[in-house]
Amino acid sequence: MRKIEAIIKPSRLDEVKDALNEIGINGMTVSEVRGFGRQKGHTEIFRGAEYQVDFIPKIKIEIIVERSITEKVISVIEEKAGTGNIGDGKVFVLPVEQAVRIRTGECGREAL
Ligand SMILES: Nc1ncnc2c1ncn2[C@@H]1O[C@H](COP(=O)(O)OP(=O)(O)OP(=O)(O)O)[C@@H](O)[C@H]1O
Ligand SMILES: [Mg+2]
Repeated sequence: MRKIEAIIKPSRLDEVKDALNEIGINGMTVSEVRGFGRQKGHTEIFRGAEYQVDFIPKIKIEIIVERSITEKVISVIEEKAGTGNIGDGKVFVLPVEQAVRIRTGECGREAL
């Protein structure tokens, strides 16, 4: 299993979520986060306003998937989160040791 962690623009969340539902993703965790990339200190547009602060509001999506669909999920996120502008975000992929569905005790891929 892999964990896909995507930092995206808040305005792209609904489209990304719908597209991930369409390819059969059953669960995800979403958080409001703040961060910066390589333009640190420079302006970025968020909801029509220019931000000149160091940390810009972003959404973090965390999804645990079977290894075999990792590339598919990444390409859906790239397609739906991308606007072509700076600050579109990043995708990080990490190995995952175990998953457990607490209600049933199912483990591994059965728990996803
Ligand atoms: N190396 C990193 N480690 C952790 N989080 C990061 C890293 N780079 C970017 N992020 C997160 O992703 C968000 C979006 O980054 P961003 O898309 O601006 O990256 P970038 O490298 O500046 O690319 P671009 O030139 O397209 O803007 C940041 O606000 C931050 O939350
Ligand atoms: Mg940037």
